[in-house]
Amino acid sequence: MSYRKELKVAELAVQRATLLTQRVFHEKAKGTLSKDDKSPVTIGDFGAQALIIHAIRRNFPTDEIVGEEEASSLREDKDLSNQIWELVNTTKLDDEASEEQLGGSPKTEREMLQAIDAGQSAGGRHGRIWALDPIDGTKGFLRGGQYAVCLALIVDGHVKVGVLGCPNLPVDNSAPLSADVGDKGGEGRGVLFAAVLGSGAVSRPLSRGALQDSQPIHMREVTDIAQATFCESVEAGHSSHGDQAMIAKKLGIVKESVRMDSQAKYGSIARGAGDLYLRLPVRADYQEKIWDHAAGDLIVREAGGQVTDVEGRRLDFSQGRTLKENKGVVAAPKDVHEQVLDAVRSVLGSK
Ligand SMILES: Nc1ncnc2c1ncn2[C@@H]1O[C@H](COP(=O)(O)O)[C@@H](O)[C@H]1OP(=O)(O)O
Ligand SMILES: [Mg+2]
Repeated sequence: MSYRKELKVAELAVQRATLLTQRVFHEKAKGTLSKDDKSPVTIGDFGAQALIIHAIRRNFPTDEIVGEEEASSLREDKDLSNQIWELVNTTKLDDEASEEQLGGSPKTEREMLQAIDAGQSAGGRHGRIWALDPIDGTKGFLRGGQYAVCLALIVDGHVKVGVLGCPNLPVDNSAPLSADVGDKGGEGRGVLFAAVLGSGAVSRPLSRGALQDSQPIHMREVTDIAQATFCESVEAGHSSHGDQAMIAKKLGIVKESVRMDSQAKYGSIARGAGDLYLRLPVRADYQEKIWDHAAGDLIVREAGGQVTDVEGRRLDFSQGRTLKENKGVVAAPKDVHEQVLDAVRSVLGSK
């Protein structure tokens, strides 16, 4: 199957939802919103989820959806719900044909709440399941850094389509790796990564809808592992910085890791801006969520990488809403993945 329609709908839906989150992000940057207020991220999260789920339901009415959010808290907070509706109702793509392809957007606040609530699938081994993280990297969003809008289609447990909207990464695939967002919303930022299983991975500017703007992306060839660049979480609670440093040392890597939030890390290594991404469990009981990895996993593999957990198992998206059969993540170019995994095993095994 080519998944052409799924890819097109996913790209446009992510593009439109990212636009909504950017509107909130810029409001926040202008200082219109209070610094400690957590509501910007809540508004962006719910709004993006509503727009994406609406598009999926219009185009693929029998598919299931695993979305991070649900609307019960919104039904109790009329004010918040109104603010989100205002945004959802006014965020459109520039060209009408694309809006039409998405099946328009929710017509009423009630329809918006219904869309938000349609992401409650339990996931699993069978059928077509979309995994959606409307704002991945909420901490990054709040600190004015990197975040991503993430959508993937999983069929019978395997990721077939993956799309990442990264509004604060440079468009240029050869730009040096940095979590810096530059002048917020300035020219040259905002990239969309996409992949279909077996068809390779691409990137294109988020601001333009045309498929002809897509460029194939590839991981960088690493001939000397000591020269590789690591990406890691900003949050030490999400991935152990201490273990990461020991693994780097074991591989002879002296360059400091670049820390950034969200699945922007998967996109960055897929286009060769960095090389390696590790997620090293901090708490033994944490189960990674499928929406935090599905799109990134496919994009990296289609760009010439391998993605496993810290024990070398492929990520298993057939286990429900979480990756309960996996621990952590090791993403690297295919040729050096085993070497990196050996270093990970040796450091984690000796603890
Ligand atoms: N203890 C944890 N270990 C790993 N990931 C976590 C942990 N707690 C939260 N997360 C998730 O990490 C993701 C962000 O990762 P990163 O650090 O790479 O930006 C978020 O989706 C967040 O989920 P949540 O949104 O439910 O808090
Ligand atoms: Mg997330």
